[in-house]
Amino acid sequence: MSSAMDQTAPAGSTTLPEDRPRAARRRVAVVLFNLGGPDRIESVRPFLENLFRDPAILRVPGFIRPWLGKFIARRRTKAASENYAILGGGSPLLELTEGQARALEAALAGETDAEYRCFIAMRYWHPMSDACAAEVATWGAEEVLLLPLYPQYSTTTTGSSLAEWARAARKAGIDLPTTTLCCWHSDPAFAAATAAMVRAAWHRARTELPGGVKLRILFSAHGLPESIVKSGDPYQWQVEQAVAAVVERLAMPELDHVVCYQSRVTPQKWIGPSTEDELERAAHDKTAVLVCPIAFVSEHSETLVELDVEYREEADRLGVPGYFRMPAQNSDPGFIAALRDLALTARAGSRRLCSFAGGRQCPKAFGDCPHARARAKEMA
Ligand SMILES: C=CC1=C(C)c2cc3[nH]c(cc4nc(cc5[nH]c(cc1n2)c(C)c5CCC(=O)O)C(CCC(=O)O)=C4C)c(C)c3C=C
Ligand SMILES: [Fe+2]
Ligand SMILES: [Fe+2]
Repeated sequence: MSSAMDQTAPAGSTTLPEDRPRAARRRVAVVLFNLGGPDRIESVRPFLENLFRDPAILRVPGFIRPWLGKFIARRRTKAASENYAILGGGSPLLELTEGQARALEAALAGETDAEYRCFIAMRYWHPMSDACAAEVATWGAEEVLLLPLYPQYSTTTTGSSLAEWARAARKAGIDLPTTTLCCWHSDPAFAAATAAMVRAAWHRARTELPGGVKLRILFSAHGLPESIVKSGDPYQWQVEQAVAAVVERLAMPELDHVVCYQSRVTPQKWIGPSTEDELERAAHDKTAVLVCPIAFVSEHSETLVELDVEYREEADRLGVPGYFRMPAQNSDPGFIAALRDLALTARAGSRRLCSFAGGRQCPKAFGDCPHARARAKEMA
């Protein structure tokens, strides 16, 4: 069995736009961050140990964390392993992120001023930041663009990943101009691409449903412990903003929709309403549901098992008259085009607003987000 801290080769794409003179173009490493998932059943426990030893996730005094983290990981291993077994023994997240990396590289290949290469840094399973930073250095990057694949900023996801990157980059001796993207939850192109996917899923659902049955959209996001939100984490507010941006673009008058939260994994109070409670309400209202993931841009266990198996079964059991699920973005062309534009505008330092804590707008540039940097420093 591999240990929790094993490092294996990262999976950055190797596509090079050979048709342009390399020397003329600045080498920009685009680092894509995601959470990571176990590659096989034996990796589930060390993956969970990595996750629960993160101070951004387990907010208890440092001296208890290693012990408590191991304890929680051990307790969670069975349930998580059962989920990954349904997926053939591991998470598809890395493969899908590699697909996004290749698609984004292709979308950026036409740029004349820079040569972009995408790298992947997962937070809790390979390839992790240390291996990724080594690859970035070996490639000879002259500039770095950090792009968390989390549309909404949370201290538990983007914040934690950026802090880990800062540590790994220091260790690898990377001291390069760095642009950090965060808080792209309401980016117009991202909202438009997501709205197009919602609309397609809505039409599919409507054609399958009998005429008189009402349909409600459940915008389902990963939950967070309420205490983390109360301590200033902007995630919930940004989820609401993301949904508002998508709904505005849907322009469907009197659309029945709600924001709800899934994937509760600890006994504390988590933000709500929970997706499960919304299934009960839908059953009570004799209304079918279209579940649209709003905080995940790739399929993984929480979409493919929690949404597609567990909640679907629960909906059936409760008598919800129809259950549909919008796919995650993965390498959807509209989504990749939005990421490309985000990367380019961030690099150009365009002054698009970034939104951060509880209802406040970040007065600074959208790209090089001062909040993200401050948080990374705080966590380092
Ligand atoms: C206290 C625990 C957790 C918090 C807070 C949390 C926040 C959070 N997570 C994601 C996205 C993902 N989570 C994934 C897996 C996963 N997350 C937790 C715990 C917390 N997440 C656990 C224990 C696990 C492992 C799976 C399980 O045991 O159920 C994944 C990857 C899963 C995969 O299949 O690869 C993602 C992606 C977000 C967006 C978020 C808060 C904003
Ligand atoms: Fe999670
Ligand atoms: Fe910000």
